[in-house]
Amino acid sequence: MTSPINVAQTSAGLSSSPVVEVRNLVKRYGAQTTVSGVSFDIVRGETFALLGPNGAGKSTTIEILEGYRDRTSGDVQVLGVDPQKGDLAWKAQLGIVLQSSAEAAHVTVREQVEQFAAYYPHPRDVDEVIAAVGLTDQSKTRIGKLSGGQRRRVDVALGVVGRPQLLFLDEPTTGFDPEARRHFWDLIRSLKAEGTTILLTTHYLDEAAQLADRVAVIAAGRLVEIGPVDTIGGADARVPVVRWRDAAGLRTERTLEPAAFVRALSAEIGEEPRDLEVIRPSLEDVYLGLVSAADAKAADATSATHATGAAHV
Ligand SMILES: Nc1ncnc2c1ncn2[C@@H]1O[C@H](COP(=O)(O)OP(=O)(O)OP(=O)(O)O)[C@@H](O)[C@H]1O
Repeated sequence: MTSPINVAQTSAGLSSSPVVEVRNLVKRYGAQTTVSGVSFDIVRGETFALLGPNGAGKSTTIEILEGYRDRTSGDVQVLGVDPQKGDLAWKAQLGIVLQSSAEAAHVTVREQVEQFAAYYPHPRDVDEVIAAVGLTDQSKTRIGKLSGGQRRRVDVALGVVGRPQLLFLDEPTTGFDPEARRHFWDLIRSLKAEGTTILLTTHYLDEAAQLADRVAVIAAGRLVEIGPVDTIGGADARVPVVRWRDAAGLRTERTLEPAAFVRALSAEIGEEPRDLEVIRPSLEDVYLGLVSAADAKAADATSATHATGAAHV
């Protein structure tokens, strides 16, 4: 991937008008509740990451917003329209990169992107899009001959070629090599600078930290936490950790004043602490803490239910 899409450099900025409004969203498959009362808004120009373990309900939520799945209950508005009633003009404002896609294997990259561009009223330049996803050298290659990561880049090209107002990216960089992932981030930043609203799911927490303004964590269909990337999880989850080694082995200390702690430690032992590190919890650390707390809560609720059930026997 080489050149991000060339866009006007004036940042559209974030406004408070919601592009996506979700209230008490519920989705059931038979007896299984996959999405359980989820509510959130996404404002214009925002990049919003939906995070959660496998099976948490992220794709189900996104597919409901895209109009691909009907909800069981709750209110959903996407660009002011209920997705269950969205018409073609509404769909033309969305860009969608699904988790799995089925491009035609026998057409070339350029033919496929060109064909998609023709569906939209104001498409981007096809060659510019192909360059932005780093496939210029493969533009005449049949899609069936591309690697998995290259096919994923075609998916991304198809998602952005229609110049969407709202872009859905469901695990967009799965299969990308590290360099391709960084180029993809540049592409997303340029779309964001243009004012595109983006809803992203990813299992790469560094990707969410790099791209998202806000993240929401869902676990077992419930919204566990929502907020700006640098405050999610609360202050307590972000206390720095000082790590060093002494005769007793690896030592750790959580402290809000790591510099003062290290000064005192060095003075006490009379030398530089061995293998010294000051670690600020990453989004991944915070996320893992939130998900394990949610798991523990769910396990408690299950054992309480069983206990109540047992008491009635
Ligand atoms: N059509 C369906 N019929 C029945 N159950 C389904 C259907 N689609 C999804 N599910 C179930 O709903 C749950 C949530 O799935 P979903 O794909 O939304 O999770 P996810 O958070 O996107 O997971 P992943 O990170 O693995 O993509 C899973 O238990 C899944 O098996």
